[in-house]
Amino acid sequence: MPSLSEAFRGHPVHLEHKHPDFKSLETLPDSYAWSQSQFQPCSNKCSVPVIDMKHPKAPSLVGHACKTWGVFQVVNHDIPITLFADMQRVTLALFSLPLLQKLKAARSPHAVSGFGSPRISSFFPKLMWSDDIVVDYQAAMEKLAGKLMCLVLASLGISKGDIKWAGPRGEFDGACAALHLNSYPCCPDPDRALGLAAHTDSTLLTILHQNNVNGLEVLKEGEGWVAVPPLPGGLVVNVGDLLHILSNGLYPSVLHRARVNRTQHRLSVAYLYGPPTNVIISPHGKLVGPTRPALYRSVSWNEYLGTKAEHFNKALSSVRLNGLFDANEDQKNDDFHSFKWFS
Ligand SMILES: O=C(O)CCC(=O)C(=O)O
Ligand SMILES: [Fe+2]
Repeated sequence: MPSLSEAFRGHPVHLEHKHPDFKSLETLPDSYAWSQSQFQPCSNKCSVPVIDMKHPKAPSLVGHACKTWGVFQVVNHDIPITLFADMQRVTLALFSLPLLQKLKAARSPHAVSGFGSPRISSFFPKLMWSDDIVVDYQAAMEKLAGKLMCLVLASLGISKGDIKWAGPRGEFDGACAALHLNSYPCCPDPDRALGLAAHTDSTLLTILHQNNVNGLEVLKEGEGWVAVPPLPGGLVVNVGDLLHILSNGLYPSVLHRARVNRTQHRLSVAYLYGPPTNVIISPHGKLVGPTRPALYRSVSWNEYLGTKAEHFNKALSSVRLNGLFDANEDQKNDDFHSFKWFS
C-alpha cells in the first residue's frame, strides 16, 4: 500500500514558488488581489452546529450536521487544551524561522509535505496570502478521528464491522493522515486577498483547530458563505470528498476557504484523515438501493488524489456515475459561487 506521501508523490501539481516577505509588504501586490465577486458579505442568519461529543444523541446530531452542513464543531472531546497551545507554539516557531531556512524545506510538486504554496494553488489565477507546512499527523487527532468515524458511520446506519479497513478491534488502525500547518500573516488589504481559496478536502474527514482569529468560512446551500468563529478548545470537523462518496451523496463535502486579517496573524492546524490509500471507497451497500442507485464509482484515495490533482473542483463529478462531468469546463474559473456539491 502506498503511504500518503507516496500517493501525493504519484500525483504532482504545478506549483510556482513565490515566497514574499509578507511583513515587508505595505500594499497588496496585484498577483494577490482576487476578483470582487469572491467577497460577498457572510450570512449571519445561521451558524455551524456545535456538538458535545458526550451528548447521548451525539450520533444523530452528527448525522444531521453532516447532512445539512457537511461541517460541525465539536467540544468535550477529551483533548487537553494545553495540547492545542503547545501545537500553536510549535507552529508559530516554525513559521517564524528566517525565510531562507524555511526554503530549505520547500515543498516539491510531488510532495505532501514541505514549506510553500498550498497544493491547490495551481488551480487559481491569484496567489494566496499564506505560508503552509505539512508534517506528521498527531496521535490525539488519530484517536479523535476514530471516534468521529464511529459517530459518522452510526449516523448512516453503518457499523464498524461493515468497514473492512476498520480492523478487528474497530480502531481504524490502517487510516492514513497528514497534518497541514497553515499560517496567514497580517495583510494590508484583507478585503481583496484570500488566505486559502475555496476548495473541498479530498479526505473522509478533516479536523481543524484555529487559533483565536476569525477567518474560516463555509458555503451553506441556500445561505452563501458563513463564518466559522473559533471556539475555545473547539475543533471544526468537515466532511471530505471520500465521505461524500461513501455516504452515496448524503453528506455534502463542504466547500470552505480562509479569509485574512489586517492586524492579527491567523494560524490553523488541519488534520487530513482518510482510509488506507489503496482501499476501495464506494457508496456503502447499505445506502444503495432500487430507489437510490450508487451515485459514484469505486475509487481508492490514491487514485482520487490523482483525479483531484487533474480536475480539482470537478474531481467529484468526474467519478460520478451517469455524471454531469464536462472535462472542457474552465478549471481556472475563480468564481466558485456556482459550485454545486449536492446530489
Ligand atoms: O485555515 C483554515 O481555516 C482552513 C484550512 C484548510 O481548509 C485546509 O488546510 O485544508
Ligand atoms: Fe480544507
